[in-house]
Amino acid sequence: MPFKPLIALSDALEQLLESADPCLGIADVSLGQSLGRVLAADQCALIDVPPADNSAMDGYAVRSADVGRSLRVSERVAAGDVAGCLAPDSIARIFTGGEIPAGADAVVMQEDVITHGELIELPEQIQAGQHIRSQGQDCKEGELLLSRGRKIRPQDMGLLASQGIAQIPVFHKLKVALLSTGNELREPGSGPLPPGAIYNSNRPMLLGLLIALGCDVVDLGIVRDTADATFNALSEAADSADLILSSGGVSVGEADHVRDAVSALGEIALWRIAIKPGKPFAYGRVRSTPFIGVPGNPSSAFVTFVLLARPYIRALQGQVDVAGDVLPARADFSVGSKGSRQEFLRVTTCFKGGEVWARPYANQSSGVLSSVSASDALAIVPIGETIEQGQVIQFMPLDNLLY
Ligand SMILES: Nc1nc2c(c(=O)[nH]1)N[C@H]1C(S)=C(S)[C@@H](COP(=O)(O)OP(=O)(O)OC[C@H]3O[C@@H](n4cnc5c(N)ncnc54)[C@H](O)[C@@H]3O)O[C@H]1N2
Ligand code: MOO
Repeated sequence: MPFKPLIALSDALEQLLESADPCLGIADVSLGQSLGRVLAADQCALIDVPPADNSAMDGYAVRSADVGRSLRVSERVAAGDVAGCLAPDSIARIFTGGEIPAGADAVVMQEDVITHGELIELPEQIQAGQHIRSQGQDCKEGELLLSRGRKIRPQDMGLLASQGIAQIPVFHKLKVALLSTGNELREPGSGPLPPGAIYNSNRPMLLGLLIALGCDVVDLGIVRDTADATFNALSEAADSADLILSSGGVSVGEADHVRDAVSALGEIALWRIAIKPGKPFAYGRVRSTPFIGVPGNPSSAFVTFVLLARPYIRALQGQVDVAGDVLPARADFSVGSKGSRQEFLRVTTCFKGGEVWARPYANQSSGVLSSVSASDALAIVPIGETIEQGQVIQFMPLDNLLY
């Protein structure tokens, strides 16, 4: 029986994201444990930062009207001191971070004064407000700092700490059950390969991709290519995780049992996407647990993970911004029009003559994992398009697709 037409990547992505139900629980974590977690509630500023006007320089806090005068130092304010009131006809010695004494309206850098014993001669030009960091210039009490759905980065941890916030509400980690299907697979470390076998490279690669996305992984190991083993493994996976991710067994061969087992236990909602590599990508559910099946070919597994599984996982995690960046580059290659699938070439990018250029790895076979390891981006070849050397194309940097 002929298959239905291949599904466009954009349609598949839309369907995936529409069906992503972010149903994770919420827990408070300490700021120190919050890296990579997804914020479950908006965070607003509790206080002004800085809490008072302070000096941006080591020097003197002055009245700007006192330009050119020679004045005595009446006070010394370092960071952490409580500033008083600037006495008339005087200046205050001040250090970076020190609070501006009441009455002073500018700071003069120590390099810009002339010292005559106890008297300090001020320069002829002083701007009111110069070198003063005003109260609330960083954050104003009440303003929105970080929105719900934001993945916490180190700089966000610093920002929240600047507010005195020690605990934040985050979504629980997404628990993903990981399966590798294939009789031929052996684990690295299990000894030399017997005839017909290969090492399981998808398992650590997918494990790494999941960990980088902040998931907890339930690693269910290798599943043999039988209908029973596949059925039982998927059934166990559905009970132990929020999402099932399997590799291999989604194509049309007699040893490809995954789709049948998923259909028997639930449904296949998406299968066969118009992309190269990665056509046999499958999505559905096993009972009520969502299921993603990436193809066994290692490059196909990687590419479908970053293009389809990653945005879906980010949506399940409660993230708002799920898409990867698409940027322009010039093609350091030419390819002819090749049929019915959007291609994702594994490329290396470099900066030449003020522009980014993308050059493909020589062997783009979906079984060649070196093509992914050696590359730093995916260059997009639209369906049916011919690309000429030097033409502007679109590419997706891999670094942005790994977290
Ligand atoms: N008659 C057809 N055959 C194939 C089609 C098709 O449309 N018609 N599609 C091809 C495409 S495209 C792909 S991609 C593959 C995907 O097949 P499966 O997802 O069923 O994957 P397997 O058959 O299990 O394995 C494919 C290939 O990858 C190797 N593999 C599998 N798992 C791992 C692993 N964990 N680590 C390393 N390598 C792995 C496996 O040994 C096979 O060589 O189907 C095409 N066939
Ligand atoms: O889609 Mo397959 O990944 O072309 O080899």
